[in-house]
Amino acid sequence: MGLTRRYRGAAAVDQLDLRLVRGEVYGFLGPNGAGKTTTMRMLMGLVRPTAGSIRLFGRPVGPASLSRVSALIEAPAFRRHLSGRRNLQALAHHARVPRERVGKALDAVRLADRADEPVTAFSMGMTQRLGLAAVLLKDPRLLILDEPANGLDPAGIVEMRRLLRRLADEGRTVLLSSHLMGEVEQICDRVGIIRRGEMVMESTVAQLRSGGALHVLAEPQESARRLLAGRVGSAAVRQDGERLLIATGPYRAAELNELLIESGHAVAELSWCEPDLEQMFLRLTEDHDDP
Ligand SMILES: Nc1ncnc2c1ncn2[C@@H]1O[C@H](COP(=O)(O)OP(=O)(O)OP(=O)(O)O)[C@@H](O)[C@H]1O
Repeated sequence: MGLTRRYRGAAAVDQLDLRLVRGEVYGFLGPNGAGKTTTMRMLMGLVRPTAGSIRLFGRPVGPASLSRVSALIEAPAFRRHLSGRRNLQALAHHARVPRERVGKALDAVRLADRADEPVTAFSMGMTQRLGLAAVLLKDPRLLILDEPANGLDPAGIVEMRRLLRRLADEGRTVLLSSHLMGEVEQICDRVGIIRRGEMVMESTVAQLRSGGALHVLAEPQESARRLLAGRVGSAAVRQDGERLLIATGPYRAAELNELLIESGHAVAELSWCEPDLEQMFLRLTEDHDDP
């Protein structure tokens, strides 16, 4: 709560409030330099907040609460001449985790069949998956992943999405950062958008998606506007140039079309438009101060 971190007087993270719900995948979204990594490092106790407080599972950040948290914040440093499996075994030994977890973690990221090759032979995506396997060794309740989709090809991204969903369905909580709305929208239950260290919007993905509209081009325009406002409520009707944007679900298209035609209007267009979440993200994170 009120989490703040300053570097030489400038706030990298500014009065941030972030609450995670058990079993959710939360997307922490922001452009480069917005403060995502700094926030994650504070959650892991790697960076000390300048102000504000953090509680993990109801406790302050410390060895007890952190024992249930696993993070992938920077590119994982593996010993590249050793195999993927040997690397994980070394990490498991270091973290005092039973050795059997190595096989389970490799299975979870579908790397078991290549795990005995040296990491030098791994593609970037495989190394990323090995990083995720390392995160799973501890059997964490909270996973903190900084840009986990970086370097993955489209198939790898789909696979990671499934894996994260499965982990959340098992009751684990996942906090992941990204600078791509498209990615977050597909993986996450909730999204928080951060700009210059401040949270500018937080919402469920379902709510964001419901922000689409029916686009109507009908003549005569003013009469069509009044008629539609009478049916769906004037707050749901907005003029956008020649078009009317009706904030309602696509399922009402047929009903509104019939209403317009039966009352003698000419309908040139009536179509459902999904909300442009990428545009919304860009608008929210635009740097107004830049020339
Ligand atoms: N150790 C540090 N010393 C000084 N400034 C820092 C330090 N770490 C981060 N910053 C500054 O804090 C701000 C936020 O950086 P941060 O890495 O948290 O952003 P980010 O959202 O993770 O960005 P990216 O998507 O590029 O990783 C940036 O302006 C950065 O220059």
